[in-house]
Amino acid sequence: MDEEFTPLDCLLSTGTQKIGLVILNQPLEPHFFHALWNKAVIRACADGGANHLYRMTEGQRESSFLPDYISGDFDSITPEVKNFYSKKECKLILTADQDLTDFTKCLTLMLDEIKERRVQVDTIVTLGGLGGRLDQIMATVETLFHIQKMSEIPVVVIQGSSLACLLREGRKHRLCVNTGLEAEWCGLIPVGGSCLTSTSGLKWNLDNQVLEFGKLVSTSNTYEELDTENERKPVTISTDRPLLWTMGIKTE
Ligand SMILES: Cc1ncc(C[n+]2csc(CCOP(=O)(O)OP(=O)(O)O)c2C)c(N)n1
Ligand SMILES: O=c1ccn([C@@H]2O[C@H](COP(=O)(O)O)[C@@H](O)[C@H]2O)c(=O)[nH]1
Repeated sequence: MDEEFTPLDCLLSTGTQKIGLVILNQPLEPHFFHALWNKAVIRACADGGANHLYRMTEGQRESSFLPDYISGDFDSITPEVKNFYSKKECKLILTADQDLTDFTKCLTLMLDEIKERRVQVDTIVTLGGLGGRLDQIMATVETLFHIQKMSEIPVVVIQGSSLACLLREGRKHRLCVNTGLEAEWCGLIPVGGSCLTSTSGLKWNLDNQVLEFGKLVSTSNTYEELDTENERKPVTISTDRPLLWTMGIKTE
């Protein structure tokens, strides 16, 4: 099956994807935050993510910056922030389970919410998840495996100048990388085990080759040169196992 996706469509003012937004407990980049908040149809914070939303929206919190829900074990949200959003009647959902991260639980709730409200969401975008504690960064990637089993909706994770998403096995992915927001680098990381992979559109392509830690991992890759019309061709990727796609985002 072929699957076409434009990872950075979500950051374009002209982007067409309908977005579900999850804010994690990491510093928020104002530019990404505003680009996504305004177009999101569902907005959620995982625990301490609410502290960042609160700080970012000082002076205009009341009117247009209330999330649909905040979930988590609530060991990071401050009493002031919790009190503020509960008075504004945002849903505060306690997810106490200590075997899953607040991110995994927050995404699971978002899938429930999407079903319940019957809204169209094309992509779930997460802000945070790629910075701070290394165990949390690894947990972010693991969450993508959980969610992929639960839904067909693609989940992209954005922080700093990086984007990550997990490509499903058994499909030919066609990634459109011509939005103008792409930085030079990209990578394919076989996080869940070896991946038999073929690609096109990259400088270092793979031809039915095995990606595996200790064997070959495609980091510091980049795109094929622009064509005669100065356009960048899509990248195609087939893999027999879930494979992490990561790419740079221009930050200026
Ligand atoms: C084998 C195993 N290792 C570790 C844990 C602990 N654990 C896994 S997920 C989780 C919840 C983490 O919550 P989150 O809010 O995402 O992260 P925090 O900032 O609280 O560390 C915990 C405590 C466990 N339940 N099982
Ligand atoms: O260093 C970090 C810390 C946290 N995260 C993500 O945020 C959520 C919520 O974190 P809390 O600390 O419980 O508020 C967590 O599940 C992680 O996904 C992070 O990415 N980096």
